[in-house]
Amino acid sequence: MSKLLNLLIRGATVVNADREFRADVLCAGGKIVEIGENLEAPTNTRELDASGAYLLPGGIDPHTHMQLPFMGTVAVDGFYEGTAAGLAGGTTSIIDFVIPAPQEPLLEAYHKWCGWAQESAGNYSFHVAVTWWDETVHRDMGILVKEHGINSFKHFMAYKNAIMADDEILVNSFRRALELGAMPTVHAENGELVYQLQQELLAKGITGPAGHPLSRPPAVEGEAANRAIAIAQVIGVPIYIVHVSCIDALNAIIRARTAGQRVYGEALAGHLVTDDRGYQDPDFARAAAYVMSPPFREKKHQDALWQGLQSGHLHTTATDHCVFCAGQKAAGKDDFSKIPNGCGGVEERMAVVWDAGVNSGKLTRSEFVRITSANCAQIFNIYPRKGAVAVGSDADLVIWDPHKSKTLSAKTQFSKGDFNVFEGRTVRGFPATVLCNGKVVFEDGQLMAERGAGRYIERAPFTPLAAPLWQAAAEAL
Ligand SMILES: NC(=O)NCCC(=O)O
Ligand SMILES: [Zn+2]
Ligand SMILES: [Zn+2]
Repeated sequence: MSKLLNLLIRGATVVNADREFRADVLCAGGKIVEIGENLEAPTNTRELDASGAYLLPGGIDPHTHMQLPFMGTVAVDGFYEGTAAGLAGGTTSIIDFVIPAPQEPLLEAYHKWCGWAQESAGNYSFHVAVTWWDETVHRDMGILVKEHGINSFKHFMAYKNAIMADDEILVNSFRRALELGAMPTVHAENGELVYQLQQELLAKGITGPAGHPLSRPPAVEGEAANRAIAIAQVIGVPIYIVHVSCIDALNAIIRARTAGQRVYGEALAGHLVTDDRGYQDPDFARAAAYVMSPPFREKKHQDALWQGLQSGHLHTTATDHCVFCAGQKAAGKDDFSKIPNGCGGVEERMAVVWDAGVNSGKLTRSEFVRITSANCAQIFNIYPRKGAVAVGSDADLVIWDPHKSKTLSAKTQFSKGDFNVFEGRTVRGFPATVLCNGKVVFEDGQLMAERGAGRYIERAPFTPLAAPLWQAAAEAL
């Protein structure tokens, strides 16, 4: 299909974060150029009939790990496979993570990840992890924000003896983030507790995947969430907690938000609908396939996460897409702490959240748009270029068929993974057509992803969402 072809989407019900309305939408040059009733088609325009369907902003997954080198291996979905799988599910942009090894210069790691990500079929951006600290890290954070469009920094409070950030790193990095107008984000688990619980369980002979959730109980996550939030409060910086999986961490967020603190929370599609029974599977490969951190939890935590999304205390849905196959997971055959942590989901997130959220009556369609794209775009300051169907926005769009059913399975997924944590789940509501940068990339089940067609999304600092904090910091200077 020619890059110059305009697209006119006819008769859709446009769903934005604030409202729904019937309109035609004209896309040209990768942007939305006109929205209105009965639009005239310019020459060289393909018309798409979307009557009976919803037109949504393309999904943004704020948490993926394509091609991640981790725990002695590398995630099998690279940037092409992972973003292509995302396109097939209506996710047109991802925010992945640059994760420097301790002592590795941040800029070197950033450029390495940029090289890998050139393969992307969908749009992409990066959070950069701060895994160690000295003056060069302080300097490089500034260069990343001012010259490379980075406005968020990640801190792993878990993974001791690897990439764990201790309190000294957290405090230094959060201070620097405030100066730069960047968002600190955390993986909230107390890494020391996890480490010691792992050793205790192994010493008792609990070596299989069932040991994984036992080594990472909800209190471990709650402690870290509370600590990170307290550090952010003292420093006066906003904070975003990734993959909130349990009541304990959610309560930390609710407490802080109720007290007026600017705290944002992310829920994973997997944590919302998959419980912890998989760890008891007697087949090692199947049980190990569920090993990710934080682990899947019992149902009461899922109920709480949905309530967090409904009440507005949780803001985004993500996947933590980080795919390891059975051969890789086998590294932990005799020691669950060595099973590479990670599961897929980038392809299923939109449908799973729609089906379990909108079809069940928990969420409105506009709330669905908020938690699958608009809130993420606002928090990470790319709104309304992304996350909205509006004139001037990028033509990343999903024509959503609310009647289309699909049974999710590893056998039919585009991801290279050999397992699917949603296996056998039938969802109603699925993309009919997906546009990325104004081009049709998925239509009637056919994926037309193009290697390298994805664009890097630069993100400016000082998201307006946290304006009072940036202003207070400027006044204190
Ligand atoms: N989540 C997970 O288990 N693997 C990826 C790294 C992380 O996000 O902690
Ligand atoms: Zn994590
Ligand atoms: Zn992650």
